[in-house]
Amino acid sequence: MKFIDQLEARWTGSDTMLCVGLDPNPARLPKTASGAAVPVYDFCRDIIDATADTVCAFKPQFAYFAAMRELDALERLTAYIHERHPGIPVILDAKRGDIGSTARAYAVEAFEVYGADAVTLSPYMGFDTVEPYLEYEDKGVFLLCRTSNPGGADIEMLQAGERKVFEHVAANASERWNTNGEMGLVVGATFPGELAAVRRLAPKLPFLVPGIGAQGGDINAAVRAGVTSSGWGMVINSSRAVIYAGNGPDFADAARAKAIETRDAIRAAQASLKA
Ligand SMILES: O=C(O)c1cc(=O)[nH]c(=O)n1[C@@H]1O[C@H](COP(=O)(O)O)[C@@H](O)[C@H]1O
Repeated sequence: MKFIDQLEARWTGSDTMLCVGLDPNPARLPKTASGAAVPVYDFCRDIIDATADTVCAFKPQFAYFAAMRELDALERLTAYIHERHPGIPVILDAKRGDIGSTARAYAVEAFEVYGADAVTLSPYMGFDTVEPYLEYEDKGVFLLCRTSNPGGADIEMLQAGERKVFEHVAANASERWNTNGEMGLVVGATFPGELAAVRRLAPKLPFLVPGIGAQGGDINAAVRAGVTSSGWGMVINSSRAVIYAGNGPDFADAARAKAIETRDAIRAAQASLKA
């Protein structure tokens, strides 16, 4: 099944635009009753099981697993999601970007080794660095467009001809670069004005929207700025606020409660637009 079809089925079928980000950090892993840190695989698996019915996607962040030498856990977790929670797409947040021949190896890594359904990419080396991923017809790519971090403005907001850099990325992704119909954009919830500008340039593309929760982005403003005319179109990510909602043996219950609260806040924002 195509990535975009999976996403749409989750949006409308499960009534959720929440994405839970899996960013396991050794300093923040919860403790078991005996005081030992919960192993990374078990931690993520329990978060996945506790939140699966609340999400439209999971987004593991590659660097956290790599930094802990836990790439085997990443591979097993992606397989686990597909097996136990079929229909929930996995977006591998790897932010790759390299010349075509190397990009081809990164695409194999993301889609064949880790079994991801979509991957985040940097577009700044140009279309030939994105093309190898598009050869995978059923897989999605999210290009960094207007990122959630303060320094995102350093390059993305520069004027380049009649448009800013991030607007060029949005227009290209919406038009000539979207050759397999599976392209999306990363647009932070922290800049709702630019989120709205990107939506005008890319009316139909799915947006991966990080920046709510720990980064303080406003859910109502983001939903208002980012939904498509059909009222969906967003994969709104929260990582730390959900996965570290608790730090004891009940961490999965705490994560579930936070995920439900966040999903419901997103639903309420969508409903207020229809009212
Ligand atoms: O591509 C991303 O996922 C991403 C893009 C961006 O502009 N900002 C951003 O925070 N992210 C990622 O989204 C997650 C945000 O985590 P929290 O701030 O804990 O919700 C992290 O995994 C970031 O690497």
